Amino acid sequence: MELEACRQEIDRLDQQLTQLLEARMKVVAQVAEYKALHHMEVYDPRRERLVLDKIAALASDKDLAPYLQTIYRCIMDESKRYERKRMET
Ligand SMILES: O=C(O)C(=O)C[C@]1(C(=O)O)C=C[C@@H](O)C=C1
Repeated sequence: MELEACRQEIDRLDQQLTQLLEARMKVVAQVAEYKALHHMEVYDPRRERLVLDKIAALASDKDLAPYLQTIYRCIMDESKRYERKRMET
C-alpha cells in the first residue's frame, strides 16, 4: 500500500478509535461517580491485571499483544487521571 493510502486508512481508524475511547471515558466517569459514592479507591490493580490479560487474549496477532497492553496501560493511567479529576469537582 502506498504511504498516502496507509495514512488515509490510519485517519479512518483513528476516527473510530477516538469515538470508542470517548465512549470508554464516559463510562469511566460513571465508574468515578460510583467509586466516590462508595468510598472506593480509583486504582484497582486486580481489575487492571484482568483487562491486560483480556487484551492479550483478544489479540489475534499475538506478536502485537505486548504493544496493545502498553497502549492499555496508558489508557488506564488516563482513566485514573480523569476519575480523580471528576472526583475533585
Ligand atoms: O474498572 C474500574 O474500576 C475502573 O476504574 C476503570 C479502569 C479502566 O480504565 O479500565 C481504570 C482504573 C482502575 O484501576 C481499573 C480499571
